[in-house]
Amino acid sequence: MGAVTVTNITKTYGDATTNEQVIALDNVSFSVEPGELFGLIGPDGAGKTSMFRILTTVLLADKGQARVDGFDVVNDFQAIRNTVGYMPGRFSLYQDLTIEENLNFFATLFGTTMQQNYALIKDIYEQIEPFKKRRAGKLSGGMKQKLALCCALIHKPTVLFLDEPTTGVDVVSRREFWEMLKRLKQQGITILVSTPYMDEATLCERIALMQNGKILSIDTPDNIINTYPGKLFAVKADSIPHLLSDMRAYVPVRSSYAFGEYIHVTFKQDTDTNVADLTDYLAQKGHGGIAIKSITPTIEDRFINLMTNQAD
Ligand SMILES: Nc1ncnc2c1ncn2[C@@H]1O[C@H](COP(=O)(O)OP(=O)(O)OP(=O)(O)O)[C@@H](O)[C@H]1O
Repeated sequence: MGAVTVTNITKTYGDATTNEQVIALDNVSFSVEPGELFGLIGPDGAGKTSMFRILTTVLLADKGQARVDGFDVVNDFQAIRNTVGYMPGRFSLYQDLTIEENLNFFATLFGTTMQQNYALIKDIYEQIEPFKKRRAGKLSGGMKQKLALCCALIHKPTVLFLDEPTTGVDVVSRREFWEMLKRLKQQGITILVSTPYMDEATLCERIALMQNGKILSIDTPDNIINTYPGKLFAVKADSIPHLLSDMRAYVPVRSSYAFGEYIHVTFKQDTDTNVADLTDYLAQKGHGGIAIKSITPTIEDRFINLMTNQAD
């Protein structure tokens, strides 16, 4: 049995002023194995928060079933609330309480004490302990994140839901955070984490790429990259803005998008003459400093490819 099983979950929100329905989750199914580090990856509005809120029993789905740790999210909501840890996207901390007070508060809520489960939070708590008398509202983003994680862990959850835990956090804290997750995983906790950052996708064991309430692909990061169809090229020239508009006007090109200092390009058909033909075309358009190379796709390239397929 999976630690989390989601079967045909649909969630819509109604907009009272326009009477329009927003489909936040569209018939979504997936499962997460016990002890897995699983990522929901997608841009703002993909449906990640709605999914986490349903799984942590704070939101009801319109249709479908979901189970967490064997418990049904509707019928057994109390059992789920007792056993899961949830770190919502916006920090759930009490800003006027100190680090220590926040932790004691969350421990009391779950009928436990900080001492009882100290081993689980020790590594993380030690990093913020010197500031334990400081109010949460006065902490840096990285420190708030560590405190929020400690609060979510204080009752020793079997499944941990982390909704965009690294959004708005500096690069060093982000890296430290993922190290902490790896250590938690070693303790057997199932971890579901959502992130809009594609580089973090590769740190998960399996990921679901989400867009507009749908899962576009679900697999290990390596398998998702390896199923990239066709060839991908990185193109550079002296004027990137002009390059982008000229690439979009070039009929053999299927997709082209800015990617760091390059433009990533795929062709409608992979032929031996694509690179030479494109070089000629760009030279005719007056571009200098043209460089075209074949590259290995990243998760982000695969995501863009899947989104393009969906749009087609
Ligand atoms: N309470 C609500 N009322 C109306 N629409 C909502 C509500 N909550 C979410 N939505 C809409 O549902 C869709 C999915 O939102 P959701 O928050 O689940 O996505 P997300 O991937 O977590 O993105 P974000 O990072 O922006 O929260 C979006 O189009 C969003 O605008």
